[in-house]
Amino acid sequence: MATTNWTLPDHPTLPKGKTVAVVVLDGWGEASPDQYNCIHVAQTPVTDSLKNGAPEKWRLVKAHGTAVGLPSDDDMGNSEVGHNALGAGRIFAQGAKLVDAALASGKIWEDEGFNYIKESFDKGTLHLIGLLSDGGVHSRLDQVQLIVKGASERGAKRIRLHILTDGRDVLDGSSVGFVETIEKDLAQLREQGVDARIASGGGRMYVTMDRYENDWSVVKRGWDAQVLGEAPYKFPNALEAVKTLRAEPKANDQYLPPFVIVDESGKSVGPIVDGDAVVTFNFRADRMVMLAKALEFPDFDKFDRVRVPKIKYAGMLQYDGELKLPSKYLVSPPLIERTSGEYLVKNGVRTFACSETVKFGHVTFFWNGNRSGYFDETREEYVEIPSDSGITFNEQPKMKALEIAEKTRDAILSGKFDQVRINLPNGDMVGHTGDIEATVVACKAADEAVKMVLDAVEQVGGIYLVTADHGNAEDMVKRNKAGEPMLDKSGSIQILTSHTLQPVPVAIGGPGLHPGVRFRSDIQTPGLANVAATVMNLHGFQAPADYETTLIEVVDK
Ligand SMILES: O=C(O)[C@H](O)COP(=O)(O)O
Ligand SMILES: [Mn+2]
Ligand SMILES: [Mn+2]
Repeated sequence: MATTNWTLPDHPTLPKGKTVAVVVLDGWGEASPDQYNCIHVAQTPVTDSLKNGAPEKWRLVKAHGTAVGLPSDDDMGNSEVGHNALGAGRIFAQGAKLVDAALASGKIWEDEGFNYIKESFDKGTLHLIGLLSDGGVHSRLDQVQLIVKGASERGAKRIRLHILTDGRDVLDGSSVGFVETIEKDLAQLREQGVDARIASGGGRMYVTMDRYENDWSVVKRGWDAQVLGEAPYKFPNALEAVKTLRAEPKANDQYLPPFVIVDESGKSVGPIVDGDAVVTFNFRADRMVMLAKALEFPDFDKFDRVRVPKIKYAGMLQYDGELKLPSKYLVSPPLIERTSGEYLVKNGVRTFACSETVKFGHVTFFWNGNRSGYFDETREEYVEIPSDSGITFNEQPKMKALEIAEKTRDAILSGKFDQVRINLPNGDMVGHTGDIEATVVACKAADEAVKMVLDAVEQVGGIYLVTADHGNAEDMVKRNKAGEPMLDKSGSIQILTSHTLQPVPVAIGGPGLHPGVRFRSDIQTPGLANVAATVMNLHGFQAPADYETTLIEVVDK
């Protein structure tokens, strides 16, 4: 492999040494202004005023589908692929696509990961743990179906699924249909003599899928149900479990309590025991890495595991390349190297990155190509503001926006950094709750945070680039093809908790921006990957030749 030349050429016109603030508004797309567009409904004077710069200083870019390495343009964007593209400046085939390809070619069955777990098929049970939906953000139902089928054809005689219900990347209530679909497959397998069942479950936000170590009790609840076979609710089958638990007041798919499926004698049908194989079938890392640690680390002190079964464990992908976690996996993750963060740091750009816990890894780990830690400790500082835990964010829609903004303002004014890079989570995290009123409050809070950052940029004569990773808060209702809100059986609108397919804004400005800089009009459908070269230019550098092209040009003024 050729060694990397890390030296970036100077930009022909743009100077070095300006402080550049890169602000990512999480879940902040552009959509028509109506009552379900929370960004429109909210008072957002600062981000609104950025639009006045269009078309030279404000524009839209694609943040979904093939523009961010997803299988098709029907796939909404998400944080992982969005921040990967923003940071890497190139489009990499992402987890969903890589798993599709490995399944289509059959390579998944040949590779080391599958052959490793297969060793347990003779005597042990194959457990599959993950998010059961067709959201395509963390996992996909059709992939799970193919894994179950493929494993049974290759010798798995006893299969247990540990499902996590979604309602966040898909409509709330859709869990019932997904359980029905997979139950049909499992029933067919049973007819063929394979002992295949769902063994446990729970809502993704309450069971297993925490991220960035915000709340280990979430992972523990899953461990108790999946590994120990213990949960507060016991049912004879998963369909009854999901239907019954959803009938509770205020229940929703995201937060269903943990349950186990029991036999006639009340015994759990599928605890994980010595000699079993386990696959976590999410391809996306952030919400699986904590469980992967619990399953794989011999020394683990985040909660009492009570019993640590000797298993053969593989992830759908490797979730953390630095930690090599898990050590076995079915499909190799995208190899994202030479990210803009690494280039800039190696070219002397002193970098500050900040968000609150729930999005901290987005502007560090995802931004840096799924790599944890610093490139150069002497030039970087990453600050994590602790998020609230144990609440749904519609209860505190302002989240830590103010604290993030204050830390960022201080970092800008300190003069110690050339780049400050932040993520403001409000539009996304509150948008996912489906609470429209709270999401409006959230958008206002994010806008106020942007103001504080832009004011600081103003003070130091710096430059800002404000963008987003994908849509969410700008559309909170499911729509038909004509764009009209859809109603459910009871006549209420169908709330959209998920991300959207909408484009996102990119705005540039600030007193340090060279007066001749403007957005080019010759790039037809730019996407998030075009932002990295743009940011490099704003720091006075040209981007590497294989990066997606910059969004800006400099004209005589
Ligand atoms: O993990 C989540 O919260 C959602 O599935 C996707 O949201 P994100 O991509 O914005 O993190
Ligand atoms: Mn996001
Ligand atoms: Mn989101």
